[in-house]
Amino acid sequence: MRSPKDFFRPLAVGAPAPVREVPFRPSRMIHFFDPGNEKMAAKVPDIAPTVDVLLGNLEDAVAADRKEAARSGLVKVAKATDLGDTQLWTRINSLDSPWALDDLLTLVTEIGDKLDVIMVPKVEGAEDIHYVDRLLAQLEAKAGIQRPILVHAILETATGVANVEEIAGASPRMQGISLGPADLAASRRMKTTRVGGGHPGYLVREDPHGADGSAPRATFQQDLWHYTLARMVDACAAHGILPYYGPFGDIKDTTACEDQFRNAFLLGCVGAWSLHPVQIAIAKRVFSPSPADVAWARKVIDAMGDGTGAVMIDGKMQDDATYKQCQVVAQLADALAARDPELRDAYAAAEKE
Ligand SMILES: CC(=O)SCCNC(=O)CCNC(=O)[C@H](O)C(C)(C)COP(=O)(O)OP(=O)(O)OC[C@H]1O[C@@H](n2cnc3c(N)ncnc32)[C@H](O)[C@@H]1OP(=O)(O)O
Ligand SMILES: CC(=O)C(=O)O
Ligand SMILES: [Mg+2]
Repeated sequence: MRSPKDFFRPLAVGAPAPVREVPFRPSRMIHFFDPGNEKMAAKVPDIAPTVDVLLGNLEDAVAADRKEAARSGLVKVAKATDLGDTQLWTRINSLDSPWALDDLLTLVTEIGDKLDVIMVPKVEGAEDIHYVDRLLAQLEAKAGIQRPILVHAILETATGVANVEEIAGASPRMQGISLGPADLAASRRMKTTRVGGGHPGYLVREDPHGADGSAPRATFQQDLWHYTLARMVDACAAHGILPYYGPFGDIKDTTACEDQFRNAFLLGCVGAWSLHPVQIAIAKRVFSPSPADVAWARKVIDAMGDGTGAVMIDGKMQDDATYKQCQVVAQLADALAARDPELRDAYAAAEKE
């Protein structure tokens, strides 16, 4: 571990100074595309204005013989496209793969000034982040990059979950963590073959009831991911970085996708991945607080003055703690409204009601 005194020193001569606070930029959806797939890459100029984050994926879902095409495709897209204020991220290959080193060498030297965040898969502990941290500093110095590229870890191994707190605090570059339910299921030897979401077999059953105990007993499906997600949210919040739900693989089941995303939103996540264009609008809807909730939050904040004491609003007790909860909602709404004029107008209209 670096001494706290040295934590914010650049790790290479000539590298930019690390950030002291993770900038909160709206990232309701991290939209995945395969930059080596010409059809998908051609859609980038149209998709970019509709998403908060565009991510060129180089890892899983890109076939081994297409890895280099994906890497060079991302360089091409980044150089050719003006993304406006949409962030550009990439997911590199895992650190033990034959491609990760070249991913970092090529991307930072060719398009490091355009990349906001590098997502690192299968992070197992702080040592993985430390490796990427130093290498990025060396490459940033070599390429003359002026602002540090941030790092996002995917939580998708049992060891990673066991070490999630140290991963979250491993470097000032740490921007956030996403849940990786598919690899995590495999790593844990779970028996689901789905990418995220629930499972009909993971349930609790109502107690026996009725005259002889034989009445039909309701079952309630439980959330396989609740423990990991909650642990990840706490680790992120404790270290001032951002938690995300990852992918939902049943593209056609938009209802369950929305439910899963909403659980994550309510639990503290700021966004989720969109794997297909149909999931973009779902993430946007879910990870933007509703106009009614924002209006309520502002009403409480106004009524609470300096935030101390207790007041009643519409029969509900408000105090310092609810004031802080309302500030979370109002601050998120302000950040989203600054990026999204439609949302700004909806929030303003709801406040007038
Ligand atoms: C566990 C994990 O690691 S998750 C992360 C890794 N996985 C990914 O990144 C997957 C990304 N998504 C995809 O590859 C695709 O969406 C698939 C394979 C799931 C489905 O693709 P398709 O079978 O082509 O879906 P579909 O036919 O509904 O696509 C409709 C259109 O949207 C396009 N499209 C699909 N996904 C995307 C995307 N992510 N970005 C941009 N365009 C897309 C298709 O090219 C197609 O275009 P067309 O109408 O011009 O032909
Ligand atoms: C997100 C991811 O990579 C996984 O679920 O495995
Ligand atoms: Mg994975």
